[in-house]
Amino acid sequence: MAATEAEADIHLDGVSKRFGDMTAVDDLTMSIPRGSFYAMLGPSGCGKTTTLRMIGGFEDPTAGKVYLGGSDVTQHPPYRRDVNTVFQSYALFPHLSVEKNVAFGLERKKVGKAEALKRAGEALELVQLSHVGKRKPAQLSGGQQQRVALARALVNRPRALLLDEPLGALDLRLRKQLQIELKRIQQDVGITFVHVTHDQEEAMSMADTIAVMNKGQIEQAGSATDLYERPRTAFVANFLGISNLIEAKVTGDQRVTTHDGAQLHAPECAGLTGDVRIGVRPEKITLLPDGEPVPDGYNALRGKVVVAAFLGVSIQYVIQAAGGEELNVFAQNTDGSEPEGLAVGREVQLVWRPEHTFVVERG
Ligand SMILES: Nc1ncnc2c1ncn2[C@@H]1O[C@H](COP(=O)(O)OP(=O)(O)OP(=O)(O)O)[C@@H](O)[C@H]1O
Repeated sequence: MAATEAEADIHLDGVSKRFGDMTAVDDLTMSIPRGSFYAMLGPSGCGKTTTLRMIGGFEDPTAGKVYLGGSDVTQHPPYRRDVNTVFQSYALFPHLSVEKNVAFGLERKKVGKAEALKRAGEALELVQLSHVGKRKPAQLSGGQQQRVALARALVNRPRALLLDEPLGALDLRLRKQLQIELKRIQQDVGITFVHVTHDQEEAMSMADTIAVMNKGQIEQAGSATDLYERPRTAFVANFLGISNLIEAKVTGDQRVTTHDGAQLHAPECAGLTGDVRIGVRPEKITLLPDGEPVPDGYNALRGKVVVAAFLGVSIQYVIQAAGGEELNVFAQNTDGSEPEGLAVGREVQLVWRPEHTFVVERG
């Protein structure tokens, strides 16, 4: 293994999982650094849970190897892997008190009763639930129950915590609250968290690294900013927010020409030739009424306003570009009235800085 792989807390090497004819995970190689908050993000059925289950030992890979802390654990059952999993359903014991639920795993591992309760108390403190240790799970809210499940998973101080949509059963408000909470806990305990979710906002708000999965493979992994500002595939661009994709041809160094003949500066196209698809995020575009001068050095496309939707602080425009694509633009609603030159039906110019142009397909 390369040095970075040896340092990785969790490393998958060419891992595949097939169920009959169905390939759920397809030759996946990934390294998760120690102490990081790593989110696996993707649509339903892309293989996130199966990947997590193979890290936890609940599923055997059809091919490939799983390493924890540099050791090959591919053949190890779950209980011999130094990781714990938190599931969407909390699975707490209803007849045991909260602190006994948390201490349960330790007592089974032959940690003395007093020591187990002390450690359970510390784990409950970490999730800010010290005051409910004597209650039964049914006397807690859903969010509190999930925090107890978290305390239970942290109590034996695993190398890593695997979280499978742990907030999926909670309502939106609680989910937002617990996202911040989870991030804080991860920073406090400093262990690796691997978090499976299909919610891009959830992944972006918590993770140091996000791996976007599609059809059993990782399409792209990086920080939230990386993925948002420089998505490398149309799938990633569309999965993380709204993107505008435009067909173009490379016609010079860092220069592309769109179908309607507009010449754009695209620094990311350096060294590329042929057909490409470039993109720009809606909030990076400014709309100018037809005929207004384009600032020096900006890219510009022509289009016509199809929809102008007032959303309070912002206005969302849909523009039919001269090249045929429908493009979204988010503009600040500064004076509270519809700018006359940008009304529905008007010819407009879409302008943006060249460095906000990304490329999703290379010719
Ligand atoms: N035990 C199994 N037997 C057969 N097929 C399975 C099994 N487990 C998963 N699959 C299939 O493998 C694919 C990947 O499933 P997986 O649960 O890993 O996806 P996911 O990205 O976690 O989706 P979700 O967000 O819906 O849980 C799916 O098509 C699923 O139907």
